[in-house]
Amino acid sequence: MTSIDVQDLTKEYGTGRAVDRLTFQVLPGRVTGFLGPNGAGKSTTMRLVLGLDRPTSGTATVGGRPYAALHEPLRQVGALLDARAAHGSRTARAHLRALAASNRIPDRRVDEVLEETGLASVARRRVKTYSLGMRQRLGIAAALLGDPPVVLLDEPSNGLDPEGIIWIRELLRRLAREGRTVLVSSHLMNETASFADQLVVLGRGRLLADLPMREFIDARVQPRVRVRTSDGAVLGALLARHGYEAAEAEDGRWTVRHARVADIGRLASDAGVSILELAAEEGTLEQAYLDLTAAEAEFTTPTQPQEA
Ligand SMILES: Nc1ncnc2c1ncn2[C@@H]1O[C@H](COP(=O)(O)OP(=O)(O)OP(=O)(O)O)[C@@H](O)[C@H]1O
Repeated sequence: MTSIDVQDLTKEYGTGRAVDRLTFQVLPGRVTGFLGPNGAGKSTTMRLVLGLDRPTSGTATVGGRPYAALHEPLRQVGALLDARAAHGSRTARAHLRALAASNRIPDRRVDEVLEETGLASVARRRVKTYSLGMRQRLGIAAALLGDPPVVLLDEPSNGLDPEGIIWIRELLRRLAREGRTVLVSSHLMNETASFADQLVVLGRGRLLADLPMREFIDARVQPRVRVRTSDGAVLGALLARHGYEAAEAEDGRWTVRHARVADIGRLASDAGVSILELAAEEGTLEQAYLDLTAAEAEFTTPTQPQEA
């Protein structure tokens, strides 16, 4: 099984630190979402894993080896970093065939990945005529060409239409089911929530969180219950009597904080209050992520000196 191991990794550009003593591991059989605000160091970390840049200190390895030491690397690691990287004057097919030849990958894989990424019918068109979404698909085709156990994708949903977004989600889930190691950066929280099992979150080059997604959300967003009844006043009094923090919205629905559906349902039923609607409101990844990054900003932003 091939993991990505980042150990005490630091990258400095001039006087700035893009990546700051970062340590984490990306394991096989799951999709790891790679999150963080603009400039947090995600792309730099991916470039360091792919040997496109040299660390100032620390290591980044794939299956225990630095990328530069991998034999036929496209068979070990597939990556999409910049969809604009392909030669515009080549056809998609010629681009993939050149990549395949340099890594002793059989030509039939080219047709397989063109099919898999939905590009078969446009494979003989020059890449410069491709839309951004088509280029993304071509970048993903290149990443999958060598059937690699490790896949790194930097914002793969960029430019994809709604169908493409569903397709990428299912592709990522399948790659993880096949036992591959999948690291995917994104700024789209709903998207990430739909495919990630694990999250690695960076802020200013440092590791802020490395947790299963559900744990990450549950640790930061308290569960709430939404409830509607024929008699809001009775429900409100009942909830207050039992120490629940509840608020009624204009549409007559109550939101009860720090509560579970089973407890509120039982309470109402025991009191003979008829329930018209009862639902758990699970925290979202977006809420949890914004909570974490806001806390981080508060912690790191220096307070302005008071004017005299
Ligand atoms: N070649 C470079 N020279 C100088 N600074 C760089 C270089 N590459 C990245 N940086 C800086 O390193 C920091 C991290 O950038 P990086 O692109 O890794 O962040 P990111 O998390 O991928 O951001 P985004 O979400 O915007 O893509 C930024 O401050 C960026 O300006």
